[in-house]
Amino acid sequence: MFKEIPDLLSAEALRQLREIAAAAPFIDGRITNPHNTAKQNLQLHDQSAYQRSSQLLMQALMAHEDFRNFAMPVAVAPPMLTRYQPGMRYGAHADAAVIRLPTGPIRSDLSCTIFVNDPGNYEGGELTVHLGTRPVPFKGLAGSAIVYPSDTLHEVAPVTRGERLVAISFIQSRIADPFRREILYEMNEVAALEGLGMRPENYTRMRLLQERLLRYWTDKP
Ligand SMILES: O=C(O)CCC(=O)C(=O)O
Ligand SMILES: [Fe+2]
Repeated sequence: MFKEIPDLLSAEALRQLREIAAAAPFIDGRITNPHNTAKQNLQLHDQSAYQRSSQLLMQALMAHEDFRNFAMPVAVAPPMLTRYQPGMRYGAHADAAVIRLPTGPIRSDLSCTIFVNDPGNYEGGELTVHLGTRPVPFKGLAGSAIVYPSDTLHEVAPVTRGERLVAISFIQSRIADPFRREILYEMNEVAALEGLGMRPENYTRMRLLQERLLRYWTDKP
C-alpha cells in the first residue's frame, strides 16, 4: 500500500538539490495542469536545473533496493522539484492515469513524494492520502520519500509558515494490479528475511512459485 523510505537521499544529494532549487526559477505549477484549480504550488522551470536535479533523484530511487522491490518500476517520470510557500496547497485530486513524457507515455501506478527540506522548515503542508474516509498524513524528514498508490484521492494541506520543498514523481510498475504487486512484494520480503533459515529444497520451490507468479502477472518485463 504505502512504502516509506527513510534514507533515500544522502546528505550530499540533499545539499546539491537545495542548491539547485535556491538558484533556479520556479513558476506556477498550473503550467502542467492549466485547468486544475486545486493545484497551487510552484514548480521548477529551468531545463538544466531540471535535468541535474531529476538525474540525481532518479539515480537515488533506482539505486534503492526497497524502492525497486516495492515499486517494481519499468518507467519512472523524472522527479520534479516543487515548492509550497505560505497559502499554497494542492487540493484533493486524483493523479492522471497516463503521464506523457518526452520519451513516451507511462501509466501512473504509484506516486512518490521525496522530501527535500525538513518538516521544521514549514507548518502545514502534510501530504494526506485518503483511504476511504480516513485521512493518512505524511510529513517526512529531509531525504526521505513516500511511495503511495496513484489511484487514491490525496492532497497537500495548506502551508501556513515557511517553505515546503519536495520532488514528485510517478511510476509505472511491472505489475499493474496493486493486489498482485503486494503479494509479490510480501513473498520477496519473506524469502529475503527467512530464506536462509529454510531447507534449501523448499527455498528453491518457493522461488519457483515467485518466478511463476512474476511470469503470469508481469505486463511489461
Ligand atoms: O507534493 C506532494 O507531496 C504531492 C503532490 C501531488 O499530489 C501531485 O503533484 O500530484
Ligand atoms: Fe497528486
